Formats: sequence, C-alpha cells, structure tokens
Amino acid sequence: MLDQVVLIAGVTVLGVLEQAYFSLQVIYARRKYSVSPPSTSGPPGFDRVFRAQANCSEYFPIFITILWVSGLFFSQGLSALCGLLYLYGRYLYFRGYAKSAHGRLAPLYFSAKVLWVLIGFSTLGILGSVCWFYLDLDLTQLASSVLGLTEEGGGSYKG
Ligand SMILES: CCCCC/C=C\C\C=C/C=C/C=C/[C@@H]1O[C@H]1CCCC(=O)O
Ligand SMILES: N[C@@H](CCC(=O)N[C@@H](CS)C(=O)NCC(=O)O)C(=O)O
Repeated sequence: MLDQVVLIAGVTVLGVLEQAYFSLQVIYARRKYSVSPPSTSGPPGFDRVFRAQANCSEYFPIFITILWVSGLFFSQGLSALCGLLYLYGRYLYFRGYAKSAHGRLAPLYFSAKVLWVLIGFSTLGILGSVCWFYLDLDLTQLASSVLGLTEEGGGSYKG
C-alpha cells in the first residue's frame, strides 16, 4: 500500500523543506533590513521577500491537499511529477519576487497552471472512483473503448 504513496510523500517532505527555506529567508531579511516583529513592513526589498513567503504559504495547503487527492485517485507518478514542477515554479516565484514585483508573475502563472492540472486530475480521479464504487461503471475501460484503444465496445461492468 505504501508503494502507492511514497512518491507523493517524498514531494510533500520536499515541499515542507522548501517552506522552511522561505521562512529562513524572511528571518534573514528581517535582520538585514532591521524589521522587528510584530512589524511586517519595511523597505520594498523586505516587503517583497515577506510577501513571497506569505503567498507561497497561502497556496501550500491547496497544493498539498490536491497533490494527495490527485496521487491517490488519479496517478501517483503524474501527480508527483506535477508536484516537482510546482515546487520548482514556487522556487522561481520566490527568487523572482525577491528581485522585483514583476519577476514574480511568469513563475506564478506557471505554478497556477500546474495547480489547475492537479485539480483536473483530482476531479477525473474522484469522478472515476465514484462511478466505479457506486455505479459499477469502469470509466477507464469506457474511455479506452471510445478512443478505440480496445476491441471491446461500450462500458464494462464489474460483477
Ligand atoms: C487554486 C488554483 C489557482 C488559483 C489562482 C489563480 C490565478 C493565479 C494566477 C495568476 C494571477 C496573476 C495576477 C496578476 C495580477 O495582475 C497583477 C496585479 C497587478 C496590479 C498592479 O500592479 O497594478
Ligand atoms: N494574497 C494574494 C492573493 C492573490 C494572488 O496570489 N496574487 C498573486 C498575483 S497578483 C501574487 O503574486 N500576489 C502577491 C502577494 O501575495 O504578495 C494577494 O494578495 O495578491
């Protein structure tokens, strides 16, 4: 059973490490620009690093939940691959935002697209599972016969 989630678990731990890295960058920026808590604003250079970490944190729960749903119900390998792309996109986002406000945009568009792909995988995966568990309908089989990948016509029913 664990072999079905180990790649997703690995991407999750990598994501947690990335979040830790972003937090450390805010700590360093606080020292560099002398912005002490509870203050959350300072020179633009500080504000951008602060917001970069905050933005990545806002999206992190969305990313992790959808990564696991997609990995469990659609495909572990494809989901883990998307997860790696998302984390790389977020790294570029953080670096781009730290340099300039405009620098955040291209990586943000990229990571948002990857999130939408994971949301699409999750939707398909859940739809397929609901059809299988409650309607005895195998959507994978149905799709491959519609696409002409198998000889058998129509949907296949279990039991
Ligand atoms: C849960 C799925 C992801 C949902 C997030 C959806 C979209 C996020 C992706 C790209 C958004 C880019 C928004 C850029 C805003 O135009 C920038 C605001 C500029 C305003 C200004 O500088 O005057
Ligand atoms: N909390 C975000 C929600 C929307 C969002 O993710 N916006 C993107 C594109 S404008 C962003 O990079 N926001 C910059 C930020 O959160 O500091 C915001 O305040 O902007």
